[in-house]
Amino acid sequence: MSVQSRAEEELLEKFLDAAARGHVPQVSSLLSHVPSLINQTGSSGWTALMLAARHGQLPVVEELLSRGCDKFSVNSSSQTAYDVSRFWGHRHISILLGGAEPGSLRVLPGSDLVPQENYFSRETLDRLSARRTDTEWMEARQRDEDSVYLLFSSLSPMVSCPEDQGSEGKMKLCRFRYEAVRDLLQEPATVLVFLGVERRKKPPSSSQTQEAGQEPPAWFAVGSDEDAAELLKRCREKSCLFPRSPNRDLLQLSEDEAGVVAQARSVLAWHSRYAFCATCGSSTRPEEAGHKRSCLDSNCRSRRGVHNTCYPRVDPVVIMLVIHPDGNQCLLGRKKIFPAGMFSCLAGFIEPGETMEEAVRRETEEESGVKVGHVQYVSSQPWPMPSSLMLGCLAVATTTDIKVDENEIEEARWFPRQQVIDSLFRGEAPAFVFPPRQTIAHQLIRHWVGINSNL
Ligand SMILES: NC(=O)c1ccc[n+]([C@@H]2O[C@H](COP(=O)([O-])OP(=O)(O)OC[C@H]3O[C@@H](n4cnc5c(N)ncnc54)[C@H](O)[C@@H]3O)[C@@H](O)[C@H]2O)c1
Ligand SMILES: [Mg+2]
Ligand SMILES: [Mg+2]
Ligand SMILES: [Mg+2]
Ligand SMILES: [Zn+2]
Repeated sequence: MSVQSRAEEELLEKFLDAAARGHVPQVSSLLSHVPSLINQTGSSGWTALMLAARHGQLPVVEELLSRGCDKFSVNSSSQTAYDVSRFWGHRHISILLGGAEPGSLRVLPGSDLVPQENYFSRETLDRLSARRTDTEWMEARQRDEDSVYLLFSSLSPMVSCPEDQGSEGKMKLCRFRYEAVRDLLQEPATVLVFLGVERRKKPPSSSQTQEAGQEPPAWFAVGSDEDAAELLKRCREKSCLFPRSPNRDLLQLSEDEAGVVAQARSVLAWHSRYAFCATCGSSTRPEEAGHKRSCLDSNCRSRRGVHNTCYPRVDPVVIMLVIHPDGNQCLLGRKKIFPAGMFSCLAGFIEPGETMEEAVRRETEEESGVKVGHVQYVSSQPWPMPSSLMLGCLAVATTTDIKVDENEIEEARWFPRQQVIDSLFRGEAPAFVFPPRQTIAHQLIRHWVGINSNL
């Protein structure tokens, strides 16, 4: 070994040691002299970020991130620094690296994992379901000048989309005041849905001059059958539009607005499909601030007792990442309609009288021929296309031969863990394309990659 490379190696080990010990001044000074140290791995195959994450050195992690280190590089066991911090229980670091919010308590076994928040899941409004039958309160909220109205045409919300569109979160919901939609609310075909009131960031303190009983702004969704071009005239901004392809376009909203749209779109879709009573075929009309439809025939059976035909429907769907019995491969499939190269988790509607676990086993076997044993629930996602609830699971295969159901799936394959990691984090000529990060399929795959068996 040359004198120079030995000196370089010693410098690297000194740097990694400083990161592991939490010595921020030494880490910064070495990086100022030799910036290339930042992503280098030492004899253990670990970077400074991984070592800092292993030993809970939060200030070093912050310093490395501020200098732009690569948080996605993996060690020889395919773990990122995030995985390492999670495994060793350094929650502040895993929150920083994983971008999730703090707050989960160690109440249930296994609840030390950072809870997954999926797109379309964020609840920014308090639904106040008990208020839906309080017509006086509801009418006052409708006329309140602070109330927010969202306009929908053919189940698409009106959004503004500035010139530099394309980047996520740039698409914004157009918000209207009562005066701007007042005439529309008189139209017989208009459907109004109360979505909830804004959640207060913190409870008003007694010292605040908050008027007693003052309510936070209420939000409503308005479904209109007026011509879309006419509706757009209500907006002063030129860049407003109704997205044509909800499956793709609604993924451009911020997390906050996506959560509101998930509720609004599913309820409006239900109204548009249940104009007639499922029991007797008579017309129905909206009630309870848009959360119920009642049959207009007073003799109808649906008017006696409680019937689920009168309430918005939700369709449960299982979505599963099936793991090979060797623990190091996962099963992904592609439908013909997917973009080129994209593979995703298998999924399917739960059938009546079926458990979530059985639906995972049945759909996996139907679609791929693979048999599944153990099933573990991970997280869920409302999917307003129009009203699915995705129940995300990991499942362990007991057989490995693949025989696809060609009606539904074009191809299914076992993908090695390393190939998944490379496609997810490296991005250059990936073996396959992931579904977008807003899908629970994407999040399930990430979740599996982050599980450690061999740290
Ligand atoms: N967010 C995500 O990551 C993600 C990923 C995959 C699928 N999905 C959603 O999950 C849904 C179900 O997945 P799938 O299509 O593979 O299901 P699937 O495998 O059960 O096959 C769909 C077929 O099931 C039948 N079906 C049974 N119940 C149905 C119901 N309530 N509504 C409509 N069709 C019903 C229809 O014949 C339909 O063609 C899809 O519609 C899709 O929107 C979401
Ligand atoms: Mg399916
Ligand atoms: Mg099915
Ligand atoms: Mg199926
Ligand atoms: Zn009826």
